[in-house]
Amino acid sequence: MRLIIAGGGTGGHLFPGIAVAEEFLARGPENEVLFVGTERGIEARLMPKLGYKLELISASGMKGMGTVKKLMSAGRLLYGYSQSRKILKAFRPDMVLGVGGYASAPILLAARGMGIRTFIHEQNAAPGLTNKVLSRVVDGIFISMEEAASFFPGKSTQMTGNPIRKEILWGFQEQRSRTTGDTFSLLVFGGSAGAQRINSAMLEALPHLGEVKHKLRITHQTGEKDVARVREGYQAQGVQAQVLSFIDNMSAAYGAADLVICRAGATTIAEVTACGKGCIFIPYPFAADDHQRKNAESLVKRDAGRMILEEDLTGAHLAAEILNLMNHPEQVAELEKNARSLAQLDAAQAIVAAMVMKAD
Ligand SMILES: CC(=O)N[C@H]1[C@@H](OP(=O)(O)OP(=O)(O)OC[C@H]2O[C@@H](n3ccc(=O)[nH]c3=O)[C@H](O)[C@@H]2O)O[C@H](CO)[C@@H](O)[C@@H]1O
Repeated sequence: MRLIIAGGGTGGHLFPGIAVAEEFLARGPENEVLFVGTERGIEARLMPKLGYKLELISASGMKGMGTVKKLMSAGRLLYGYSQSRKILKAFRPDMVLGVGGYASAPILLAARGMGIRTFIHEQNAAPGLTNKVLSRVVDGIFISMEEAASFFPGKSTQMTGNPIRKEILWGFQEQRSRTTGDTFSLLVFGGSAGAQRINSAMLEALPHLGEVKHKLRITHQTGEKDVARVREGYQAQGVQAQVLSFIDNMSAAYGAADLVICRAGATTIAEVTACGKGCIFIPYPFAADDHQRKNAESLVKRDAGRMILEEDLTGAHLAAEILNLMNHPEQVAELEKNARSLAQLDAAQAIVAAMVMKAD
């Protein structure tokens, strides 16, 4: 069978798509997958490295734009639609799965017009605009959180969870290399693009950590724009840290971490629960419907994570949370246990099984 996975833009959309591709390909040597995205998305940078076939189409968002920009965007979507028809005719997929992000719109609509089975997967508790629109025409909707069902009235949804890449599901156990003795490992990352606010807060936290800061083994992902500033910030304060713009091997990074400081994107949440990590979540406050805060709260209320809202984020506050958890390993162990209990590990299998059944 042949499957197109469309969408991306950010890692939070793309990586669940990769997890579905892994599962689909594992089911039969004759199975083929093609990804469809845009040149501005993370997919254009990552897919060639990962060895997946990728076609690029023209597409862009419309939310919050003025009339002229909206018209230009509509033009790009129309052009993307005609590119999509060509891709569909050449690849002849049995089904198309949209994983969110505007690149999924033209190709799902074109597939629908050609009588090909179409599906969407929504990672968040509150769906983005593309999935809201596409939900009206697709053959199946997969959701990661129960709350999302209410956004798709009149449609039946299947609760599958958010697919996690095999590398992270299985690799992290093998790459588990937690620190022993006197050191404590911190993994700091701000979703797939990095987070300047978290970067600054971490640097501001260091003076409040006193001598303890020299016991930390820090891996800090900053995003492309902030890497030099953050690297210099650690150096200026004499603190050892591995500062990277992007972490290619998240499995090893999770495996080594005693504590994670991160945003609360849906795919981050799926991964930290699968790996059973203690986390301090700092939700991105401008995500649609404040969904990152809702994601984090669902863990916090089960004692499966701690949260600092950006409005309360200061170096002193972050340092106090870090120190508290360093000094109370039993609290970290409790967070880890509770996070692990919330993990949904078979999302990719459930999605592939449902799509294959409907496409047969
Ligand atoms: C600002 C914003 O609107 N972000 C949205 C975006 O987040 P974003 O793209 O940041 O996605 P998530 O936080 O959900 O997931 C990040 C993904 O990137 C990977 N990773 C991250 C850093 C790194 O250095 N290397 C790496 O591989 C992680 O392992 C994970 O697979 O999509 C998510 C899923 O739809 C949403 O919930 C988020 O709200």
